[in-house]
Amino acid sequence: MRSLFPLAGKALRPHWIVQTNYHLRTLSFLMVFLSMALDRYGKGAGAAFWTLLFLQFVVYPHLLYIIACRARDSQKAELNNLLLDSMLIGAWIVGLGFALWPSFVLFLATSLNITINRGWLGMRDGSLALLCGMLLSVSIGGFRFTPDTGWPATLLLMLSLSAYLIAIGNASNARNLQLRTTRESLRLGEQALIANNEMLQQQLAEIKALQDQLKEQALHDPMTGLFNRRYLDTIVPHELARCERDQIPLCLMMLDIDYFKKVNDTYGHQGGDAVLKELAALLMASIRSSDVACRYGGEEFLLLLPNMSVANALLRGEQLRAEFAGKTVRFGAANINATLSIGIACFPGDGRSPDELIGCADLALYRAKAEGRNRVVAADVEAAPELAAGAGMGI
Ligand SMILES: Nc1nc2c(ncn2[C@@H]2O[C@H](COP(=O)(O)OP(=O)(O)OP(=O)(O)O)[C@@H](O)[C@H]2O)c(=O)[nH]1
Repeated sequence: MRSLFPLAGKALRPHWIVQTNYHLRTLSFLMVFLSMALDRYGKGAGAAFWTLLFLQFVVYPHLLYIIACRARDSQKAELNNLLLDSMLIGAWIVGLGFALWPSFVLFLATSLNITINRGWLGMRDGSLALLCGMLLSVSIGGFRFTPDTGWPATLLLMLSLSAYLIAIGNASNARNLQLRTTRESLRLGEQALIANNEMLQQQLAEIKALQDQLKEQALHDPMTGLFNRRYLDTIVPHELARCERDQIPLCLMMLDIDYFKKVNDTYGHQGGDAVLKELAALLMASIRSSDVACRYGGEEFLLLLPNMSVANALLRGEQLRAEFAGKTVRFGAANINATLSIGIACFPGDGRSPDELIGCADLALYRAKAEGRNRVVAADVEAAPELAAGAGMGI
């Protein structure tokens, strides 16, 4: 059997209002068609009447559906269709000679539909359109008043109206259910989104913590906890630039444990590690907040001392040397003693670039080793007598 709604849901996907109205309009107009046909059959209605009746109440709903589907904005097109409904119903009310039951049913159905879809303003516009249709019909066909309709047609019209109202109620209910389902799925979607967002925030926090940890690890020596050479390479140029800008000195102190290979050979690598950790702890305890202590290589350490003169650096180096020499590192049952050699180079006297300064500090350290180890040597040889004399500089 062919469907009453041959075009429903085909090809184009119109707004749901178009789809609902297509069903309602097709059904209700068909019922009106049958009622009017029942009423007018055998009463001498001409071919023009039957053609118009068929076009209006059977073909017209499908035409409107096609128009709405093809429109760029199907919802807007359907709302305009409702006005066309009103105008044509106005024309039919006049054309049917104000037949009471058909007029009542047609007027109520179109007014109800336009109010549901467009509210009070729609009702106002619909009434105006209805009036226009009536005037147009009067101007073309003149005015007649034949209010009576036979009881079978009236009964069918009553049934039609009832069916139409029930269909509208059902459509509203379906819409309500759909809205409730949509709202529920939106609520669930929102909850899932919130949960995902919280998870994402947590993951981001974990990633951030891991990044911080990685950054920390990338810049520190894992065994001693001091900064590593990579950090030194980035901080020395900055500190040099700052000291140059502020016109203050900066000293580099390079420290190397004497005969460390022998320590390793005697107490093992772990014994050597214990000595390295002890020296790192000593350096950490002795530096100011502005100083940077770094493990430069295997058993080589470097202190970056901003705003410190050569003389003060020599005094500080001497203190460190003496303190380390007096320390005994306990490793198991063994007591390990070691000494330090220290080389010092200072900005601006010994160099202005990181490479120059590190090179000079290294050279001074080499001299400290060459001169017998367990001593402090400045790259600027003339600074040493100053130290011997105390030079009146506090640390
Ligand atoms: N225990 C330990 N030893 C290390 C580490 N890194 C380097 N070394 C050792 O440090 C020693 C350095 O030896 P050398 O460069 O010959 O110098 P030295 O024996 O200290 O002699 P001088 O520097 O000339 O006084 C080597 O034996 C390395 O294996 C480390 O992390 N732990």
